[in-house]
Amino acid sequence: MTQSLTSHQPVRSWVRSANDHPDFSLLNLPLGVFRVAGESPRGGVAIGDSVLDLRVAVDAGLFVEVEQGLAAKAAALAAGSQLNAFFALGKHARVQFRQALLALLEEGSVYQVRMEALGEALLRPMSLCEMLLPARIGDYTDFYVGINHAMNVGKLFRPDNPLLPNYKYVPIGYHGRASTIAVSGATFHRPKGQTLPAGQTVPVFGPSKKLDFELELGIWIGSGNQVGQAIPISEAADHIGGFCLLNDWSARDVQAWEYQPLGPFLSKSFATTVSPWIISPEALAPFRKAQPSRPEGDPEPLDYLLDHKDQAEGAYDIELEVLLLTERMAAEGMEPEVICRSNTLNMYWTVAQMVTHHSVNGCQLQSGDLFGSGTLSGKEEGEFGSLLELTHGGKEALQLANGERRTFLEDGDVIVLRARCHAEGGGSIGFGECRGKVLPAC
Ligand SMILES: O=C(O)/C=C/C(=O)CC(=O)CC(=O)O
Ligand SMILES: [Ca+2]
Ligand SMILES: [Mg+2]
Repeated sequence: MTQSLTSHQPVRSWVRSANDHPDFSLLNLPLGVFRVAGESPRGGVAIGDSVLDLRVAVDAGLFVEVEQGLAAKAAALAAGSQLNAFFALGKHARVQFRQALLALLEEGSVYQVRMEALGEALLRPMSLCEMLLPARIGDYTDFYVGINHAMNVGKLFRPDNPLLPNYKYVPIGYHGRASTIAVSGATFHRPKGQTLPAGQTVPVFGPSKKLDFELELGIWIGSGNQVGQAIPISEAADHIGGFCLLNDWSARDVQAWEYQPLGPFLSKSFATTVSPWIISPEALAPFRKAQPSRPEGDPEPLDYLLDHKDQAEGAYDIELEVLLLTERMAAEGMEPEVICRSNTLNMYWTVAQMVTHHSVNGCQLQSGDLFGSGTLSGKEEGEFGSLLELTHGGKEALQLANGERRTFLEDGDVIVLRARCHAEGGGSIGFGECRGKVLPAC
């Protein structure tokens, strides 16, 4: 039986926990890869307190029944243990897959009785699901489009010349390390490296003393491009596969010594943490905004980076938070403490501009590649997306509610990133957590 699919957005689901869920209502439907003990990894969709098991849904023939175009093919690929092939299908198939999910899960769906009969085999309790990295990440590039961060860090590293003259022409980035990207919940050991003690000319080797986090938006590449074929700015948004949160852990003392002239190297390659759910561009569409205008006197982007549609709706209004949980707080049963609130509107370049710039020289982007936005700090105290900024270079310690103080991260510290968008007519969507813990150097 084929149900006619419309582009309307139902709000209520027969999955009760989804209704009014702040993160995973029908408005969201993010895709991830999970494992339940004793079973193979597979794709799933977050819905309320459950994960819709796509392998079970596909095997039950549900997507064939609601079939519209590519939805069943997309569902079969999304059920796999890595989502690269799903990403490669591109935007059109993803939109049809989303429409099919809505038809299956909306209140009054003709599929409700059959789906309910599958019980917890189909709707897995989220608390039993271990989330995994959703794709094989071929390449990871970290941008620097948070202009407030660029300015703040620039002042600390280069007081005379905080924002270099290329910043307002080039979406600056560096090639990160894909091999050490881990999913939320990961731990990592404090990195060791070379640092230059104050007033010295010869470096020492040892554990970093200035370990930091960075609050970033992660961007998954959907369909890629052929080597040599740049992605025009007017098509760039169609190459975005989805979004997550990303923590680009950084050893500031290693960074300060190593970064000239080629940029960050070992100061950032030891660990990067991402949130597990891929938030689709369709779910984020209601939260698109005009790109904030450039301050008076700033140059226009060069033509290849300028598109009127992108300027009109290429920015996103996503509220961001960073929380810290120290070992002592955890032992005392305390909740993590918010140490930063910011927003993705602090990006100087749009995601489409990042995609186009990355490919303009013919560089190939592949499905499942990952971008970091760069650290998304606001302008005010309390809105800074790294400890380097929150503590003014380590000079003014953060005072925590339980009396502890932090300049940089200590062993046992946990950093949690969160993000949420609030819809105008009520309702919200959330990204889920990006959580990581610092272990002692080994
Ligand atoms: O040299 C600088 O000004 C700083 C560079 C970085 O910290 C690189 C980075 O990760 C950029 C970012 O997250 O915004
Ligand atoms: Ca970064
Ligand atoms: Mg990193």
